[in-house]
Amino acid sequence: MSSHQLPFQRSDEEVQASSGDSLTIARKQEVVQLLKQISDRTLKNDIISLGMVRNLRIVDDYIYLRLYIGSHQHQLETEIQTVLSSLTWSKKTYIQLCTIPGVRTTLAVSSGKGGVGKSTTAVNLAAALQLAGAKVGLLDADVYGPNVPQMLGLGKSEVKVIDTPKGQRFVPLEAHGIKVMSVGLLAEADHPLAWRGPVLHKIITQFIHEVEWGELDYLLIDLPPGTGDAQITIVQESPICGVILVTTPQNVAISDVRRSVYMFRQVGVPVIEIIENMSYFIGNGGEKISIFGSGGGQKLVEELKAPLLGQIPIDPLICNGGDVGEPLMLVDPNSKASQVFVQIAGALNATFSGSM
Ligand SMILES: Nc1ncnc2c1ncn2[C@@H]1O[C@H](COP(=O)(O)OP(=O)(O)OP(=O)(O)O)[C@@H](O)[C@H]1O
Repeated sequence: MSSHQLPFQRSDEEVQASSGDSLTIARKQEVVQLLKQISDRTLKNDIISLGMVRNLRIVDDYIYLRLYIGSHQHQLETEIQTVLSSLTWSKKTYIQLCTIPGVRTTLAVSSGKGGVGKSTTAVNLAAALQLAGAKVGLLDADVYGPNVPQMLGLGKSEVKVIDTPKGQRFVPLEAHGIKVMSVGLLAEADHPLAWRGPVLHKIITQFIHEVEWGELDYLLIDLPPGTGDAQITIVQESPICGVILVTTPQNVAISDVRRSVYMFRQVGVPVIEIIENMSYFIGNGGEKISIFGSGGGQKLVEELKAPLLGQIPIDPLICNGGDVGEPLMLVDPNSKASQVFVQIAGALNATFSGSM
């Protein structure tokens, strides 16, 4: 199966609109134009279109911005300072670096609603990337239903905390060669995670910044379903460079996904691909049977201009693998569903390979 590079580009809507008085707006546009001259070598696009610059503000004669980058992209900070030093009105540029130490590429796996197979996709995609030779971490940030530990056979494991020069850090667990951290590992088994407001925000922020991942090529973040506070906090707090959105073929799923895509665009993070799960069932004669209807994923692609990268069939072994902690990708790498995960991993590697 051939791997193709993902069309990694933010639409105009995704580039944040300007606000403020006319001088500030003009200056902001001037800054944006200069920043557009800076390209990321791997993704072959400018740092504005890639959503790496967020919270750009001009206050008096000072420029403030947040730079969301991978651990291998620190030179971008110097490039920004150099390019903005040509502005005669600017006294100084303050850049807040937003990285996860050791992590090169951070991707979010999201869904418009629950139960569509988001965690299943995150787990199997992590396994496919790992089998392709990447160092992979999986952060289960699904505060409402953290299933990743069970899906990887880590249900009753305890998380260790270590002291580091930068303070205390969680040590990720390891399963099948994948480093794993989950909110579920911090909660009592079978108890609902009823975190709200500031507590939720604090826990999520801790999760993103206080895990000792070591060196990773990819960190996949399994987001909670939907578009609430928790999702927005995670996306805003982390250097997510793209979102993988999981959906199902039913037409009713479309409005949920639409909401998600607009939420990500509002916070300035591109949706790089849509995966349709439970697309069809393979009959005894090898024929494809559409159980939940068809065409939902394709409609979204046309409407939202995001590529549909994979269609994962319904496979009872996926379900079983999730229950016993053995992802299908590892149990039966030749199954049709596993091949789709391999194909998606290939496309991600083709896109981010320069960063590996
Ligand atoms: N392609 C598939 N074939 C068969 N079963 C599947 C498939 N994808 C997911 N499942 C099963 O569907 C159930 C829901 O999947 P999963 O937990 O991954 O969904 P989710 O979107 O992460 O849910 P939530 O985040 O709301 O808890 C699981 O039992 C899983 O094993």
